Amino acid sequence: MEAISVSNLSKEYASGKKALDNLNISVSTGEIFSLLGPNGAGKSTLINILTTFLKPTSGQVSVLGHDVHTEQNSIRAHISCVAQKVSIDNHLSLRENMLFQSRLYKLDSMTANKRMEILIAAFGLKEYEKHKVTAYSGGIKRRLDIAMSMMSYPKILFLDEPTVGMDIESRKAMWEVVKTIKTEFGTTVFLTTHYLEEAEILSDTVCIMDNGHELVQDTPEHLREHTHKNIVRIDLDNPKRPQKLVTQISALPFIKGIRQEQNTIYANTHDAKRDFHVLNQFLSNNQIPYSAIGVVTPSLDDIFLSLTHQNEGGVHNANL
Ligand SMILES: Nc1ncnc2c1ncn2[C@@H]1O[C@H](COP(=O)(O)OP(=O)(O)OP(=O)(O)O)[C@@H](O)[C@H]1O
Repeated sequence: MEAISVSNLSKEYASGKKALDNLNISVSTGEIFSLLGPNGAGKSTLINILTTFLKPTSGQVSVLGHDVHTEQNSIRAHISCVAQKVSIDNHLSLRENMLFQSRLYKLDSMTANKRMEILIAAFGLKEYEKHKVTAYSGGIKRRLDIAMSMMSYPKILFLDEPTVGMDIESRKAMWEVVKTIKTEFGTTVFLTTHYLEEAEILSDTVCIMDNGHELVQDTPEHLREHTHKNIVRIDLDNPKRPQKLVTQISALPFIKGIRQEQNTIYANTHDAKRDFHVLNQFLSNNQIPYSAIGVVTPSLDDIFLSLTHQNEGGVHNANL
């Protein structure tokens, strides 16, 4: 069953900016759905429409079977949205924050207390109860914020960049929380992220969008097949001028695109098995020292770059 269905959705702001342009997506009940896209792709606009804060200009949007144009209250009753800015009250304790939230949802005290205990346990928050909320790290504050949003037991939880700015340990802890929301609470999770690794690890479905419309929507596994394993990876031995080398390799006729991460080059070729030998020869002929060369499965980064033509994280001349 579909939790969210979006057909031919467009949104034009009063300024004339078309933030969404004939967008189509489908989110299944109970899945973790990740929305990826460069800045300005239209992700926030889409979330604001799905959570009924913004009206579409045209198109059909249904959330839990309810129309966003006409059944906003029915939708709001069954969704929660966690924004990037945490909404906890530093003057209240962990439990007080959760109970305060339950009052907004008009839960009776028995239900509220029961849910609070379940969520504290499920989200690993027990050990933080004795500390002041002001002393919490950003990661724990965010975990509490999500626990508060879960007090209503929403059918869909929207998470806007849940791990932005976190260190890797906190990010991993958050991934466990998101998985728990799906497995233990059966909640559909719709999240936006800039971390491709996060989308790959967490998602049942990934949607990459740019310029207001979807470029691709599929499972991470299928998305990787999309580029047909035509990536050759070269690990260089401390190159003196990696940029020059990247330019040289890019100029080879069979190279469709190239991406560089520190001492590693990822080259997208027409036929990796054949072109791998030519590249190997090229490196030898030019006496370029390298420690390894091989054909690799493309990562979600490669696919993202290939589709959006973005330059991110030390990536050069991405046109994979
Ligand atoms: N209220 C507004 N009025 C006019 N244009 C807007 C408004 N809000 C967003 N936009 C524009 O619409 C486009 C999509 O913006 P949106 O915030 O939805 O993108 P995004 O994918 O969420 O970007 P980011 O990752 O940077 O948050 C951008 O060009 C943005 O400048």
